[in-house]
Amino acid sequence: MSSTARPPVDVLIRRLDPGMPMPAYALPGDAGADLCTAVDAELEPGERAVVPTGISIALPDGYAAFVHPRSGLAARCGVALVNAPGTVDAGYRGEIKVIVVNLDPRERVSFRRGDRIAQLVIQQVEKARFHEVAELPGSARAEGGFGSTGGHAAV
Ligand SMILES: O=c1ccn([C@H]2C[C@H](O)[C@@H](COP(=O)(O)OP(=O)(O)OP(=O)(O)O)O2)c(=O)[nH]1
Ligand SMILES: [Mg+2]
Repeated sequence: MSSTARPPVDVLIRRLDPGMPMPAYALPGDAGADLCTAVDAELEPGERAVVPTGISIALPDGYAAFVHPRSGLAARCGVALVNAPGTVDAGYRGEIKVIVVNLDPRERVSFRRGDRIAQLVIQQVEKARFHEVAELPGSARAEGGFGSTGGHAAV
């Protein structure tokens, strides 16, 4: 059977901290490449932190990278990303950082340098041209939002 998969896009990685691993896909079909923390970190319940990964990247034009949470950390420890998904612009050359929060009401969470803390999803993104108009074209949904199709109270 021939593969319909597109060839992978080339992303340049600079290791600001040579001891840190490259971002890596854990399994061949994975969408997210794991990012590791470059520092030990401890979060009390409700505490958040900006965690360095020790890497910076250069994406081709027309791409962005999105910093997504890891589901295992969320399910086991209540670790979320405050800004999920974080957006890494194609032009950003600074260190990728992960804004983690411990949502567990009771347990402290500890990370050791090198632990996988988030995952990076690389995607093509559209660039829009914005056109101001007096009226927008009609649609079935019109201005209905926030539960307007039923199931819970409309706002
Ligand atoms: O989880 C994230 C999100 C963003 N960034 C970096 C890459 C991104 O290109 C830059 C700016 O992010 P964003 O545009 O989301 O933040 P902002 O508050 O709008 O800052 P700016 O005014 O610099 O655009 O910060 C990260 O390292 N991790
Ligand atoms: Mg911005």
